[in-house]
Amino acid sequence: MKIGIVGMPNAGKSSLFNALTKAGAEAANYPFTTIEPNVAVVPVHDERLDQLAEVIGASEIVADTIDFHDIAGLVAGAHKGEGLGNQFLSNIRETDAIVHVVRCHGDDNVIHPEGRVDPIADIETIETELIYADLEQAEKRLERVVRTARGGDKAAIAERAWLEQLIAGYHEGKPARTSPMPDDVDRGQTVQPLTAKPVLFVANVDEGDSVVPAAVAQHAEANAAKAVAISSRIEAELSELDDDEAAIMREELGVEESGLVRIVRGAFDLLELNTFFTVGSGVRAQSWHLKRGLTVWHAAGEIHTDIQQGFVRAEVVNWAELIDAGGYSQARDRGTLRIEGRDYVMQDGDVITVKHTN
Ligand SMILES: Nc1ncnc2c1ncn2[C@@H]1O[C@H](COP(=O)(O)OP(=O)(O)OP(=O)(O)O)[C@@H](O)[C@H]1O
Ligand SMILES: [Mg+2]
Repeated sequence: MKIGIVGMPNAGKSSLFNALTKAGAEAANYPFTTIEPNVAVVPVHDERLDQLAEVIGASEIVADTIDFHDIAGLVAGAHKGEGLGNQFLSNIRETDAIVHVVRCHGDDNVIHPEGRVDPIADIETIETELIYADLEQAEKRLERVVRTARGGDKAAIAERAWLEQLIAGYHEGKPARTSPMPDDVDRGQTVQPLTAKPVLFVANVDEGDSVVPAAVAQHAEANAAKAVAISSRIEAELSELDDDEAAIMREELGVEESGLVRIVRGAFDLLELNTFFTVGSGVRAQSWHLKRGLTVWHAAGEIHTDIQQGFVRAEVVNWAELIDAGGYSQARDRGTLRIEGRDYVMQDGDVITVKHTN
């Protein structure tokens, strides 16, 4: 899963990225510090996995990961190739979701590219660039689809209606997220708007704050997005400390939970993902993610395509029930471990063992 961190120059993207990774990407008080997109692979910490590993006696723990991409600051005119425009847009295109960092802090030492702090204006600058890029694409696609639709092709007629709706929305500043693609449109053929990607706004607030400014929260709500508040700089500083020191400093600052935990959780929500586990005695305990509503057959495919191709059946047990029983055979005796076929819809926290022929 890939998440792109976007925002205005100097908004606090690299600081957040550093906090996420301690990767040490350069965070400096100077616009356009980030030229190449940096990628960080961030493990998703999950208590449940640790407990499962211990009870079952796994040899090691392999946590699910999210790839965060630190994308350089987007400026007005990016869609026309201004700043590092086109490069930004193509970097964003490759991601599954967007974390949009918005400067909300009032530290005068940090230069703002427009010389003022206005979170909504900044959000709109970024969104306008993405919408322009989407508009251009949608108009081009519409020209072609209009011709196919004239021939009476059903998918083309549905696509034409959707594209017209998108274009009308773009003119009003509405992201594609607010007009989801109808089922009868051929997903593989049509446009993939940047503004259809799920967005998590990160309000980069002053040290000690933990509330999303009302205007940002309202904007998120009105645009089918979510929002969390963190201080990028504090999170970056905390990530340099060891866990005990960080906990003490958090307490002093009154920031209870790691902002990063909130971001990772926000990302799971955003992408509508469930977690599932595989664990065995003397082998790895591993956590995985899967889109909500998908089946154990899809889950098998996440583990390995060979396992999916040779799928016979799966043993499924809820993580807490497995721990409560104390092991697989006890869970089987209790009847909490079930045999399921390929159409079983995965639930968050399922532990699976796939029986396969390969
Ligand atoms: N919440 C905050 N309060 C005060 N200063 C902050 C906060 N967050 C970040 N900063 C400071 O703002 C400056 C810019 O941060 P950063 O380099 O992370 O921005 P960026 O969005 O990556 O910029 P660029 O677009 O140039 O890559 C840094 O000096 C950083 O320490
Ligand atoms: Mg940067």
